[in-house]
Amino acid sequence: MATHTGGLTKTEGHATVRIENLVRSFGERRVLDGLDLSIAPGEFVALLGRSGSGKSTLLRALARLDHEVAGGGELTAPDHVSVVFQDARLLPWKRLLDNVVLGLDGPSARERGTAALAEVGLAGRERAWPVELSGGEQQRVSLARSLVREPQLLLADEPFGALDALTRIRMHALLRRLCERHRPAVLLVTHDVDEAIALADRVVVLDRGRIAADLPVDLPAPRRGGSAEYAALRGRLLARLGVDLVEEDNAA
Ligand SMILES: Nc1ncnc2c1ncn2[C@@H]1O[C@H](COP(=O)(O)OP(=O)(O)OP(=O)(O)O)[C@@H](O)[C@H]1O
Repeated sequence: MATHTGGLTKTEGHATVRIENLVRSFGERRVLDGLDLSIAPGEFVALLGRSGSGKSTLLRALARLDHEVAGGGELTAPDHVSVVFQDARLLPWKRLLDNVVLGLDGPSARERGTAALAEVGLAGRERAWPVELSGGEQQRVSLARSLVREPQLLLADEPFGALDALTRIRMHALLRRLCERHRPAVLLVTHDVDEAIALADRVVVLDRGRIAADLPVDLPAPRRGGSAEYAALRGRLLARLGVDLVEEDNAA
């Protein structure tokens, strides 16, 4: 496990992610301003925040994709990190299995890739081309490509944001199943409060560069919108995001 301290690296850690006093700035603007966050092994955390609040900036810091960004603080993240983006980012000139195992070594790589494609519901499609797939299927391949690497940390930046509502519900169920089986720690960036509640063990809200709310999701599965507890949690999260449900109802 690598710890980055103001650009230095040292080894240590119990939590999968430990962030202390993280600062990231673009010019004069401090997007992350002394942010603290820990994620335990196997824990699923959803990250909400208004547009421009710095969610992707935090994710990029965790993925070590922000070397050119000014900042400081302590950030501990595991060596094995996978990232899933809103677009699947498959290589169009490679077949599905080749996309999944890209960069993997070892004699069992293709076998594991084939098993990963089966896990996401694409058994038998190893030789298909990305262009032959729907958007939802492409995201399934992207999940297979991430999980075949058995990451300790899965970072997901609005992975279902471009999908239709029905496909998104199926992808939620798939992601939950995959996470129960592989048990990575997860940080899921989303704009969707219901998606956060449906999937996460904990929901955190980013505001003015820091974690402004950190709420456990103690609701039984399947988490449906009907219960009073669900509505209360949803209301608290929306309030943290600056949406007052009573005011919105009165305005309608
Ligand atoms: N490379 C960059 N150069 C300059 N400013 C940047 C850069 N990347 C991000 N920013 C700024 O930092 C702020 C946070 O951006 P970020 O993408 O992290 O927000 P976000 O919460 O993920 O937003 P959204 O929900 O709209 O995707 C924004 O004001 C953005 O314009």
